[in-house]
Amino acid sequence: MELIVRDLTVARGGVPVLEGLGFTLGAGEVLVLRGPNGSGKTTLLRTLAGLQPAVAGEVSLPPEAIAYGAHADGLKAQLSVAENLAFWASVYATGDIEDALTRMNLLGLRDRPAANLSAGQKRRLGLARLLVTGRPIWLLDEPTVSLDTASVALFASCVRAHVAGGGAALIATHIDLGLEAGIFDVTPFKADPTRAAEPGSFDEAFL
Ligand SMILES: Nc1ncnc2c1ncn2[C@@H]1O[C@H](COP(=O)(O)OP(=O)(O)OP(=O)(O)O)[C@@H](O)[C@H]1O
Repeated sequence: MELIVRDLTVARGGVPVLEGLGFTLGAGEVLVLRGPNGSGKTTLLRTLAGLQPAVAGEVSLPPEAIAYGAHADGLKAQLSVAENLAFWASVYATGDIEDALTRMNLLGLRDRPAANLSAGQKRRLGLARLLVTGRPIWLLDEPTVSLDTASVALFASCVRAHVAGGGAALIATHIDLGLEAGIFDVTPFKADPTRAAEPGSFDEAFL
């Protein structure tokens, strides 16, 4: 399954951030998203994930093909690690959470409420969620924040297995994950912010 993006313009708060952007992410590929702080990487990922509309352009796959791992881990604090994952597995109608617990080294934490996890443990649980989505395209925004070296390696091995199985990943990261990956730098696509982002002048608070 291939993600093809053509002539895409994305905006934040009604202001165009990136324009005329395009790339292809093929099955089995990892693409690392690069660009300075504030250049629009998160905005691009949010748009591809269907959390906000594009101003212009084409995206070949619907948001239903995509699993988005945002800055926030999206955990329910009162639920245990296993309950959080089971919740997501039911949302995505996939079944088994044991594989995800094992692969993100969460078996020993399965009954702990998410509220009582350390920052790195929360992040591991947030990433384990990707494994239960069953979706082919992973979009990841700074996935290794709070992770120690061993957990970064664990995460990288999950991405490696995902792409070896025909999946693909677009990852905004400033660190070297040790993966065989292409680089997509958004810098050349910086938009002219003085242009109005019609018809994307929406209020993000309602999305
Ligand atoms: N909620 C918002 N409303 C309006 N503008 C925003 C909002 N969030 C971010 N922006 C602005 O949109 C632009 C792009 O931000 P974005 O978060 O996409 O950049 P980024 O490349 O992911 O940055 P970083 O590397 O710092 O995470 C920035 O100028 C930012 O200040």
